[in-house]
Amino acid sequence: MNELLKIEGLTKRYSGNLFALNDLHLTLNGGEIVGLLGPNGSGKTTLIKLVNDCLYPTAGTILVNGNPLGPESKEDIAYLPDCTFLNESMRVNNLLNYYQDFYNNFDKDKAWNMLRDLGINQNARMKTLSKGTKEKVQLVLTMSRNAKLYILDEPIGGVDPAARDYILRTILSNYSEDATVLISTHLIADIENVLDRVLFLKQGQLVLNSTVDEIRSEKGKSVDALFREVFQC
Ligand SMILES: Nc1ncnc2c1ncn2[C@@H]1O[C@H](COP(=O)(O)OP(=O)(O)OP(=O)(O)O)[C@@H](O)[C@H]1O
Repeated sequence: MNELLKIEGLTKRYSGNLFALNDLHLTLNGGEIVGLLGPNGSGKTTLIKLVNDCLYPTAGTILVNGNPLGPESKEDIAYLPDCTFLNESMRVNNLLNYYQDFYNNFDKDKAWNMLRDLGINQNARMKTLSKGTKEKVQLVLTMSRNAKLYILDEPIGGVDPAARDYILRTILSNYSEDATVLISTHLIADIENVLDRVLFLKQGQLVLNSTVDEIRSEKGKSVDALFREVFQC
């Protein structure tokens, strides 16, 4: 098994004494869809930003496909942040060209087909699209890269339930077998059928790293039910 992501002793302390992540160890191999789950403030986005080199860790190491963070890891990771990051005045088709110029592994035909299936007008400017449609465009751009590790921070939060199903199918059918998809979401019931593995984060620490099959067979519960039990307020 190839170690796509290897994290050791990862710690992030923001200003003050708050540890958003505390001595986190995690190894992810290729070929899995992994749910990164945890209550508000548990450290999911902090972890994702650290792996994407958007934050500097207080301590610890991160290797992506054997390499420290840098140009190779940026090529290997396709990252969908939890906020709008595209230039609002650009048209969708300009964004496709922009991605093609920027990323060697961007597949423009794949993006075009997904946009067509979702009924998104390629000539539209981003600022004229609804919030959910903007999210779909961002997800299409991200999933159209032939990356090794896809990291999606809340990819379906603003998307209507019918489109969620298409998007989940899109995620499933658009990653190669040896790639891994790490998805952070609160919509566990919507997503758990596509997950192979789940990670539970609690106050910056990994409290569960288990396959969905293990959870169902050993605990006799859905991931959603287990989450509600573990994180009951
Ligand atoms: N820039 C920052 N400065 C100081 N503290 C921060 C900053 N960003 C996040 N935090 C704190 O770090 C902790 C983890 O936050 P993070 O955003 O990683 O959680 P999360 O699991 O993604 O939450 P949510 O599900 O609400 O998006 C929280 O206590 C948060 O208040």
